[in-house]
Amino acid sequence: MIALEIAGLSKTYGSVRALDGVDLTVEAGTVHCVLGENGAGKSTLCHAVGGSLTPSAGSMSLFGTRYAPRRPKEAIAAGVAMVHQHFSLVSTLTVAENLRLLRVGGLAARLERLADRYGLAVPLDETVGDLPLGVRQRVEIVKALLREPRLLVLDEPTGVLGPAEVDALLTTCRRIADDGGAVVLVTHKLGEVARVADVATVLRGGKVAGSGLTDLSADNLIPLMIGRPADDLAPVLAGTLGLSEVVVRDERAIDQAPVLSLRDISVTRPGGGYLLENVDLDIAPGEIVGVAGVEGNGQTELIHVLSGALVPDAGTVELAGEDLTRATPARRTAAGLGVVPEDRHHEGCVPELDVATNLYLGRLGEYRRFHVLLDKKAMRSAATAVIEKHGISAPGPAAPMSALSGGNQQKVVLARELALDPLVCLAAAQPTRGLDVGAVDAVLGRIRAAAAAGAAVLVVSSELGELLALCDRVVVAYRGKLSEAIVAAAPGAHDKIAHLMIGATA
Ligand SMILES: Nc1ncnc2c1ncn2[C@@H]1O[C@H](COP(=O)(O)OP(=O)(O)OP(=O)(O)O)[C@@H](O)[C@H]1O
Repeated sequence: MIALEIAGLSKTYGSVRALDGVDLTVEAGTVHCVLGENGAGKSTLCHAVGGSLTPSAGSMSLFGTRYAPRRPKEAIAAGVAMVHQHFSLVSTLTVAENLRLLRVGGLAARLERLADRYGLAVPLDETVGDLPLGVRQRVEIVKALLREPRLLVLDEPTGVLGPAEVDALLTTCRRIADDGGAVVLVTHKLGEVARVADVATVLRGGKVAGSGLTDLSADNLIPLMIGRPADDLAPVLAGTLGLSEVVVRDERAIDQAPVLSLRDISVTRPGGGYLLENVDLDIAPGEIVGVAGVEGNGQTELIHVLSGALVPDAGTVELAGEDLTRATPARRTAAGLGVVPEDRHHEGCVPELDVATNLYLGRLGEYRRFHVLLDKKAMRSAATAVIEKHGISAPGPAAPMSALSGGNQQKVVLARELALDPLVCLAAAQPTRGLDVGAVDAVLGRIRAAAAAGAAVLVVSSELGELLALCDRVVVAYRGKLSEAIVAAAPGAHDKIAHLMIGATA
């Protein structure tokens, strides 16, 4: 039985053809992965199915009935549930309060069923804003499943999940399909595709580049996604994409003195205890240090201490001998400290402002004339060059950030921080989250190049394979403490780190 049939679906924004005559058939009882480069049209497709966007042309049917939702409510009523890239929960309310907003009957019994059948238990009494992103994502998924949808659409749900949570989610997708429903899963992680999908469709530039694909190997899918053979991509990508082979960075001698030093940093938790406890970390010029760990073990706070969003209760942050513990963000930028926050949408950029302004946030002074007027023309022409260099797919430098696809917003934030001159230290949280295969390759290359040019680099990532391929040393965050550094190239490093991540001692 066909769950969802899409025919000739198009969506244009001015001159941008986000979707261009897309046909797609999703069978009931299957998990159907949708793949494609950043800006290929995947989210637009999800929005059309979820009723949050009206297509310019085309038609859909759901389980044999004509389906043209004009708003999300109509999609929900038809049995379609969505999990979008951006969170839809009210962060000041508790999980239970958020779920009660759905007004479904027998909430307690439904929650119990979800916990039993899919292992999806959620902390009902905690305030959403206090939860790590991975747990928030789980609540989003529970919210979507509470109505027992016939079709579940997930737009890149696994980016913020740890390995155990990804496993649980993929199992959930499988079970929904086995129960007769259908799942559309948008992901960049080819490892996940191989594990869970029955069929895949690849979009490229708003068009279908491959449909009904059942050969789900990376070798088959990557060329369709990026429009060129896969063999010129670096093997280091395997870790990020969740493919099985793990490539580890060769050991290098680091002989310079540290340029970034965190000394005895502690951040207390409002209710008692610590978010960060006596953290020491040194990074030398040219060195790449990774922070592994299940999300919510202090990584967010560590990045916030570096960006200045959080002043620690104790300890110091020193960069090239300068005490930056309490410095303003502008001072940090001037000192050469670039920070890519994990929540690019809320902390990394200003969605209402244009791309050029976002690229030069914190350095707008360089484009001020007579201290007041902003020379937008000069800024936009500089921005055009950056957009080209970083392969950012955007209508132009004057387009608002909100018109860019998620992955392209991430590229803007990275490009801005990598462009600091001098770049003494780069601290990047989840730098490849949401990026397509080609962009991951480019970003990992740029991070390595920044280190080769002398920057000290700190990378926080939930992908252990990515950290091992990129980093010289890896520390593990667990309950606010950092472990001893483990040399990525040391024998058994992977298993040792994986153990430390779940709190076992080395
Ligand atoms: N509101 C908008 N105004 C103008 N252009 C838009 C708007 N929303 C999306 N676009 C454009 O539509 C195209 C498709 O975007 P979409 O978000 O669907 O891509 P995607 O495949 O989901 O990418 P990603 O993997 O980065 O999330 C992009 O070129 C994007 O810039």
